[in-house]
Amino acid sequence: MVKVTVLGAAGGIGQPLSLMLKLNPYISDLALYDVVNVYGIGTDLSHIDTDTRVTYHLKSDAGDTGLVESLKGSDIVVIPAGVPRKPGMTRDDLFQINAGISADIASAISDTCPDAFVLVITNPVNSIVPVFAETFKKKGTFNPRKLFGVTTLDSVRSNSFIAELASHEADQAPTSYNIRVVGGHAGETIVPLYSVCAPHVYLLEPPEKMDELVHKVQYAGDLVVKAKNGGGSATLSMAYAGYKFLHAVLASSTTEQSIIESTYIYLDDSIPGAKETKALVKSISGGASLDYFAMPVVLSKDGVKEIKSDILTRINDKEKELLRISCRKLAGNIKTGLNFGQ
Ligand SMILES: NC(=O)C1=CN([C@@H]2O[C@H](COP(=O)(O)OP(=O)(O)OC[C@H]3O[C@@H](n4cnc5c(N)ncnc54)[C@H](O)[C@@H]3O)[C@@H](O)[C@H]2O)C=CC1
Ligand SMILES: O=C([O-])CC(=O)C(=O)O
Repeated sequence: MVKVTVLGAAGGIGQPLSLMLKLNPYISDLALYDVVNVYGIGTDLSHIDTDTRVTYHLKSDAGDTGLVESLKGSDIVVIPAGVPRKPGMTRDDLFQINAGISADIASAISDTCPDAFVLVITNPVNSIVPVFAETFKKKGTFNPRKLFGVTTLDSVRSNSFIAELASHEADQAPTSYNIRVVGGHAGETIVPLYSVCAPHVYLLEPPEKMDELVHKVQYAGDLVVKAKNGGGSATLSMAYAGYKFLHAVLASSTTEQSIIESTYIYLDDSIPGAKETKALVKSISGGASLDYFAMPVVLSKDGVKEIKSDILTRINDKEKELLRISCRKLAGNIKTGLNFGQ
């Protein structure tokens, strides 16, 4: 029996994500919440003849019983609630409005299902995850092992884009790649680690081709925003990525499997690999002290079991340079979230 709650379920990401969750036989209850249109989406989904029970909840009164009902007994809460970008905007431009929404949501989660896994999709992820953490800390419910910024789309894109460029047929399947991405989820904070992947990736020659590939991964969100021309940002690929990450959390929490996924987390000293990660980030970046960072982590039923810090000992000089740039930007993004949260 697993209950999943989607907050922002009527949106561009929320709808296809909810559809995929309705098809998952391991999810017994799916609760949909939004401030608009959720009755229609919920009614529609509830007609699908899979066993997952669907409930839907609209923002209600001042105490928002709709939100509370959607969260009651939830094991996993996934959050694509908030506003997306339009052309000409950065993710940071979304901060003020999305931080307010996120703080309210975090507070309701603390009060209603404090032990749930919390998967944050809302942008800017680099700053919004600290807003969640600070709200949980104030309420005394912060569990750093169970709060995740969803950065899976960066890995998904890294896999797709390298496959498109492969010259040998055998290397042209995106599913044959598993590229780890570290840092954050915005422009230069996104650092795909092509040099240390298993299975091994043959780096493109000349090196400028590799630079172009990395740039495409870092700015892939902008490509979608531009192509949608005012119609929002990535929704379908994000719904897929959100589902992929949620599935990993679900599988690792309901079985003994240890699954590794990259995700943006608080580097709490109690988590094996956190101190090592902070020390490596500090030495590579030339002194940055970052408490939040996207890293490959081992997932378990209790959340993050270990951070795979060793990956940072194997990266090449180019990736070290990318990491230095990432850390400078990330420090500011984290501060923005902390200032709001505190
Ligand atoms: N982490 C990532 O890799 C990605 C993150 N995103 C972010 O995901 C967020 C959602 O994007 P879309 O689904 O395209 O936007 P959307 O506007 O289509 O949907 C957002 C939904 O959130 C709802 N909402 C607004 N305030 C709410 C509240 N207080 N409580 C519950 N629901 C609320 C809206 O009514 C709407 O249905 C954006 O911030 C976007 O930037 C988008 C793509 C990738
Ligand atoms: O670019 C955006 O605003 C949405 C997003 O995070 C992405 O597509 O990576």
